[in-house]
Amino acid sequence: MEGHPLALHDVMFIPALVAQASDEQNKKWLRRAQRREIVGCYAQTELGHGSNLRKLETTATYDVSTQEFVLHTPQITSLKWWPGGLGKSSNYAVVVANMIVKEKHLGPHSFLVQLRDEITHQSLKGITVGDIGPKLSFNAIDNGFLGFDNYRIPRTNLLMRHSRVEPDGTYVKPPHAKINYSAMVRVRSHMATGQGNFLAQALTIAVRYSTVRRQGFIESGEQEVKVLDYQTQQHRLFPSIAKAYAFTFAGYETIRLYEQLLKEVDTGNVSLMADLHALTSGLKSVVTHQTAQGIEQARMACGGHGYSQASYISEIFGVAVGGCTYEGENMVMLLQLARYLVKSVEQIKAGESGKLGPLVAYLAVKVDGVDLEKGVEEYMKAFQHVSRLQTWKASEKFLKLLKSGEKREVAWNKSSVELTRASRLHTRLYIAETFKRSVQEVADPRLKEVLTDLLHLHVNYELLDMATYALEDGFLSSSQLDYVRDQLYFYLAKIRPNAVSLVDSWEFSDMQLRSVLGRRDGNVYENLVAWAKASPLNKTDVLPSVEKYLKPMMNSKL
Ligand SMILES: CC/C=C\C/C=C\C/C=C\C/C=C\CCCCC(=O)SCCNC(=O)CCNC(=O)[C@H](O)C(C)(C)COP(=O)(O)OP(=O)(O)OC[C@H]1O[C@@H](n2cnc3c(N)ncnc32)[C@H](O)[C@@H]1OP(=O)(O)O
Ligand SMILES: Cc1cc2nc3c(=O)[nH]c(=O)nc-3n(C[C@H](O)[C@H](O)[C@H](O)COP(=O)(O)OP(=O)(O)OC[C@H]3O[C@@H](n4cnc5c(N)ncnc54)[C@H](O)[C@@H]3O)c2cc1C
Repeated sequence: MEGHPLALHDVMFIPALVAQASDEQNKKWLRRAQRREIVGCYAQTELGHGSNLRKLETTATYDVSTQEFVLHTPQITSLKWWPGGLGKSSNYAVVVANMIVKEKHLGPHSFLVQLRDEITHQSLKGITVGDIGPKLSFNAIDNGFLGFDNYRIPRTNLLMRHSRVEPDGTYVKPPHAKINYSAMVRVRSHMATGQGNFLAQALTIAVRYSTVRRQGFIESGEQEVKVLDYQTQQHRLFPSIAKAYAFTFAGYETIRLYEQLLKEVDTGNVSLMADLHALTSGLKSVVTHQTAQGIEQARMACGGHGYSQASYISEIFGVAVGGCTYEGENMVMLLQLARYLVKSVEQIKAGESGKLGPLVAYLAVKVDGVDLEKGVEEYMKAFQHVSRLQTWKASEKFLKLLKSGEKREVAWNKSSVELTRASRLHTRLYIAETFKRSVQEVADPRLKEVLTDLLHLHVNYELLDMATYALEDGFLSSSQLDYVRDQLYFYLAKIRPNAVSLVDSWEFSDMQLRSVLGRRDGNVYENLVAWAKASPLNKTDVLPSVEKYLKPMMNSKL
């Protein structure tokens, strides 16, 4: 859970080679990387810039006389900073640097760079490398810094699957300007399942513990109740169980789309890139944010013991919440999706609705109202309505500011909170749609019934959560919202008997969870005592600090 020094080798270094190195280059490098003869990382972010990639300061200048690139970090803010596995473990890196050929700045490109000697592991001349120090979490990963002092690499170390520099310095452009960002798109495509998994771990702990913990009464005179029987506890946990499933289903779809993209790009078809970039930008932002919220609720649902490291939930939170920042800061990524949504609105306004992709086609179709009692399809229409409403509102605000003479960037900034709201609603619609489709495809009728209950819980919870949007233009009435609330409470109670099975079905072992509270056997109290007794402070009855500090203080006559 705390991460692994080789995580980035598998998650980004190898995928970057697969997606961006030519077949010829990969004959040399990929097999060695897969056999872990070389260990790599993905070095893009710098001390001064992470979000704004166009302003990366590390340069790779082509020297035609030697057919080499010269890598250089001209100032302190140009140092690579943050890459996982860079500090101590990696001897190679995929380095993203601004490429300069014949004095022309050609933007960020990826290079394979050797950092350390393959035998001694010592850093090579011209390279400064080290660890950036302790972090909120993920402390088993050596996130690092890296500087280059006019460090030379062969021309052929530019990853050349999509763009090339010929020996004479002729530049061959890629089929899509952002194709070098594919390693990021890959991780974003995988993040919904990864985050769903973090949320699932925290929920497994909280739900299991909530059936062990007894506190208070629902009806007087009875035995104290399991805290999971309180409606508030169910409301805290069960919608997140639904989300963990929903995120996993959405993630399966984006992983499949990424694989499809890779194949299509190899045949020169880059049409999926913009769609997948927009989709995964929104999805990673919503999923990481809601996962962090869900994990924190799971911790609080365990009361005081949730705050102990014995729960292990704080560690899960620390790791998961990193996802809000890495692979694109969430606001920045929501604004990427917003660009796509605004463009879609502009297309509709220009009478080109027919050209809209399937995920945004709903933006052109107005619905007057819904009959929620008819079922999940009507909820989908309601989600479409609020997303459409907010997308149009935010877009109109931006376009009006533009028309009034504001510069594009200023108009964008002044509309950005509204735009991020639109992106979130659009993404939540996508999550609900994929959840619905995935449940419809389940063959086993008993499994389908339980998942359908979760789906119903999800759509009612979500609609209530975004109710202000739906009430704003009178699309939903307050009596319809009362119906949604009643449905929500109905499904909380219906799910209660299956709650433990739902979390057990994720099949985390005790070793994976590392939680005293979430033990499969439920022996929480004995093990909490054993865990406390094993604390380093309990190794001796009297600590050395007693002689050193406490006694002089207690015996002082002052
Ligand atoms: C497999 C993983 C599994 C699970 C994960 C779960 C567990 C985790 C376990 C271990 C992992 C641990 C740590 C994770 C590692 C984290 C690694 C990193 O963080 S790597 C660094 C990531 N950095 C970023 O994400 C930077 C964010 N910034 C950007 O992406 C860009 O700067 C930008 C904001 C997109 C802007 O780019 P740029 O300035 O170049 O763009 P322009 O403004 O010029 O043009 C915008 C134009 O381009 C389109 N576009 C941008 N990006 C893409 C893309 N990737 N694909 C397609 N199109 C793209 C954009 O839509 C605009 O188009 P337009 O509107 O103009 O048509
Ligand atoms: C755990 C972890 C692992 C990482 N691993 C790697 C790795 O392996 N390789 C690697 O290269 N990098 C890695 N990173 C770096 C990470 O990708 C960046 O930190 C991330 O992309 C955010 O960029 P930033 O730090 O520049 O944030 P900033 O952009 O400085 O963000 C600061 C604030 O400014 C806001 N902001 C910035 N730009 C805009 C804008 N245009 N509009 C509106 N608001 C804006 C943000 O929303 C945020 O609130 C890692 C980071 C972490 C935390």
